[in-house]
Amino acid sequence: MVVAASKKTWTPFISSAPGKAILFGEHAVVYGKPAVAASVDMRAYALVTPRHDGLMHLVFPDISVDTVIRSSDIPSKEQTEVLLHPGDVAELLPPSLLKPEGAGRTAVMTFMFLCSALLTQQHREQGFSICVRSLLPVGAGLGSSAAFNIALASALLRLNGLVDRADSTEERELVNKWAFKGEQVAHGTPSGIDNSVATFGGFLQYTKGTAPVQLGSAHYLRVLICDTRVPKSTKALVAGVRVLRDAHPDAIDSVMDAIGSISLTAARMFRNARTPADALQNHLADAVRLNHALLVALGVSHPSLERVRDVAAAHSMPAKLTGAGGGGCALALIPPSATDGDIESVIRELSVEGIRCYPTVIGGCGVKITDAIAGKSVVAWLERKNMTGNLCSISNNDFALAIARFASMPSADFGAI
Ligand SMILES: Nc1ncnc2c1ncn2[C@@H]1O[C@H](COP(=O)(O)OP(=O)(O)O)[C@@H](O)[C@H]1O
Ligand SMILES: C[C@@](O)(CCOP(=O)(O)O)CC(=O)O
Repeated sequence: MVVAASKKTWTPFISSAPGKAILFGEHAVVYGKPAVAASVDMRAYALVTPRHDGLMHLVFPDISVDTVIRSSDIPSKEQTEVLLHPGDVAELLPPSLLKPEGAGRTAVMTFMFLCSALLTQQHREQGFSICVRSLLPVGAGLGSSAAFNIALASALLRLNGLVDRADSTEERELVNKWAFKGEQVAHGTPSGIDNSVATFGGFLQYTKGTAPVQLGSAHYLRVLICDTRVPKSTKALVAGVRVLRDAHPDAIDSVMDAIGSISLTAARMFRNARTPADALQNHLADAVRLNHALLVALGVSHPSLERVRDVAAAHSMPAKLTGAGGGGCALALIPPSATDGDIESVIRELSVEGIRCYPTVIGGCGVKITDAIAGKSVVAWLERKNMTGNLCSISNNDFALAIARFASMPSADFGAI
């Protein structure tokens, strides 16, 4: 099963993981109701290439990180094992590596924690370069953090030989466990839902305090993710709903019950691999409209989200806010009858107002490790693209297209990589 660890030499590979979106049940989940989340096939990709100078070269262009780390900077396994919380790794790092508060600091801390726990002596001595590119907007509630952590954790597990292609349940559970620790470094006390959806892919039902339930990945839906780019505070929005509930407990509890039953019915349909695609699509269209209306009743929508809903609805695409609301992202279902022209019209109309739309699919595959693309090794692919060892010189979209073209697949199937 496992190859990399025992080998003295190894060849470049790419690990990748998708983002996530809450499909149904945000806010109600805080009150113990079920929610349904799905993988969003906009992925983070980590390209890992060997070095022979004992240095780890971290290149995260999306967040302007380009740092060289010596193996002596990495805390020992014994040191991080005794930390009360993975986030305390900061105490063990040389001050020169601790960047100012922000995305770069979090990403480097996560890398150091995971290296400390997972990197073998051989790989510390040899060194490697890791370049992460992501098609997910950072900090927009689409799980860019979990996708990054999974790409990182699976890459390091592959290096030390505990994971090969990350395609078995056993391997995925291991990746999920370590990605969750990465999430703890970044977020303190995450629920674990983002990393679970992104590791396993497909659809997942979750209820506070219980283990997430995999709903399988038999269904694959086209959606338009619309990032309003209006900043939001999940904490403030959750607190606002709490105030409303305190004032109107019966009414708000009824809203929460209604949202919970929308999630449950959708979960049942996703779980059944034989649910016909058109029945699923029709049911989800109503469920999306209903769930959004109930979120409006909770006071968590925003004019920008209503604008997405109106423009998408005018092109027969039902839309709802996803996540906490108050800005952030909305998700519009693209029915099979929608033409490319319909999709482009929605994207164009919304882009004029500063809203960025990403056509993608939900329910696609989770973590993946690729060392061959369309039958050719990653090395051959890099050589052909004239970018050996360096994924950083091209834009994210060009990167996506380069892989998709090389693999001769439509970008909608990009998740296959
Ligand atoms: N492309 C990327 N490259 C490096 N780090 C990333 C990337 N995307 C996300 N991250 C990490 O995840 C963090 C974003 O987490 P968060 O604000 O919770 O956003 P999201 O809601 O998208 O998960 C960043 O601060 C960074 O540490
Ligand atoms: C509103 C809520 O249900 C989801 C928040 O989602 P996000 O922070 O927008 O990814 C809060 C929660 O579940 O903790």
